[in-house]
Amino acid sequence: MFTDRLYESARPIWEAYLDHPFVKGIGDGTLELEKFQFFMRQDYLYLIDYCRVFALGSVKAKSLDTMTMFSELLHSTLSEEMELHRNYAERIGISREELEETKPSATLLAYTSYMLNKANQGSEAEVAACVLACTWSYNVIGLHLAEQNQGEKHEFYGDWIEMYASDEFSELASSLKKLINELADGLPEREKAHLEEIFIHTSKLEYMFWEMAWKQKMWVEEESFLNT
Ligand SMILES: Cc1ncc(CN)c(N)n1
Repeated sequence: MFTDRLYESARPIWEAYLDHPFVKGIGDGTLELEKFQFFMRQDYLYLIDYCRVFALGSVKAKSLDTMTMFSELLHSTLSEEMELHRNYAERIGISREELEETKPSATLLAYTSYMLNKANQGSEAEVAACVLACTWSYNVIGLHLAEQNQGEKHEFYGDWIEMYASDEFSELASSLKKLINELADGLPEREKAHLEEIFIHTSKLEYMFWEMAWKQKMWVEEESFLNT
């Protein structure tokens, strides 16, 4: 299957997610709240543009089934995944307005601009390739952390793990994988390689997003006028 090829070509990056201190810190509950807060605020902005990419998928869909799938992903991100962020924000004293007013980091802008550019220029297959690493990798991470915790729910980070390990989220990841396998079937090698390149780029950007959150990096690492 095409998704096996994609996984193999991004395997070292995906293995590094599970080893990343930010991901491990969510898993064992040791992650500093300040880092998580930084992450959630950047991630909320990320999800707004991610929803726009799903909307482009619906526009470009060639069948009603594909249109429905993209619109389901859009709806569940807006109403369930972003609700997780709103709930966490409330628990740590950040209002909904403050969440939306977060200033974007360089990594966030690089990631969302890349996805929106590829999705705007490409076909439904390119749109699916843009969002595949995001949905699939969070599901892999969520399931890995849930398995490590063996059903014991951490009082703060437990909701995050539960969301990405849930049956509903696993189904979204599976339906995207199924779609890309169907769309890649019969494509010439040049076009498959292009989808693979998008998958590798977005996989790398996912890793950079964990790094950005761990270092709370806006533009440069040091205190600087660029970070305001
Ligand atoms: C950066 C990022 N990538 C993926 C996801 C999972 N939708 C997310 N919330 N944030």
